[in-house]
Amino acid sequence: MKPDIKICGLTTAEAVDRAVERGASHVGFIFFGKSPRNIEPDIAGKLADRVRGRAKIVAVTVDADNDDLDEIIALLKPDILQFHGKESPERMLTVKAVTGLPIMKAFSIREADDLKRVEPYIGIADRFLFDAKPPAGSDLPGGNGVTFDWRLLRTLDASVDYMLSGGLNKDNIAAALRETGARGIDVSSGVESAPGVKDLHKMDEFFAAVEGASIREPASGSAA
Ligand SMILES: O=C(O)c1ccccc1N[C@@H]1O[C@H](COP(=O)(O)O)[C@@H](O)[C@H]1O
Repeated sequence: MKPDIKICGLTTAEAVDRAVERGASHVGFIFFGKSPRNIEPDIAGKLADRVRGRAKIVAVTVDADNDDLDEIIALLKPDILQFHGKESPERMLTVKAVTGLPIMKAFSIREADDLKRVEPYIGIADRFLFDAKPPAGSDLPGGNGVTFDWRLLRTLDASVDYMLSGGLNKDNIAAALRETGARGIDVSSGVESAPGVKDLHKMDEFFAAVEGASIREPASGSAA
């Protein structure tokens, strides 16, 4: 089955249009000053208007305060809020109650114990996102183009709905899907020519690789 596909860190009309033309179910905008993909909420809102209703609009924040969230929500009008920082379960409950928006909570994974942090968010987060731990010295909690050991996700209860992210690209996405069976995937730097610069050709190649993987899946699982 074709997974949900989120293209994250979009900053141009061309990239937003191409992502959705090629079949992105989600488009993500980064609101984090240190990121090369950081975008002002009013500009992101205009880009989102191009595809609103055809793809889910995702606002990615990192330990954002209420004022910043209010501004992002007012100007972007996201369908989903992605939290990529150290936001507590209590904070997530409050944000959900106040905004009425679905929440995707990101976790950085390196070893089995990292998945234990998910437990308190079950029943609060509408979806999870599993990303790799940032490399030492990185200013970014995500968007580092680093993978983690996908086999760790095998221990998760099947009811835990998540997007897989971290270093995905055209060369590893088929293996990632085979290994995890993820119902959603999220890519940023794997479809860029330089940090923050989306590459339309790489994006095309990524979608083609997902399509190839999705077509092969039933054949390899078939008993015949
Ligand atoms: O991309 C960023 O700059 C970023 C900044 C702050 C928080 C999250 C960020 N990106 C998230 O990182 C993953 C995937 O990154 P990659 O494919 O390994 O480059 C994705 O969830 C983005 O939302």
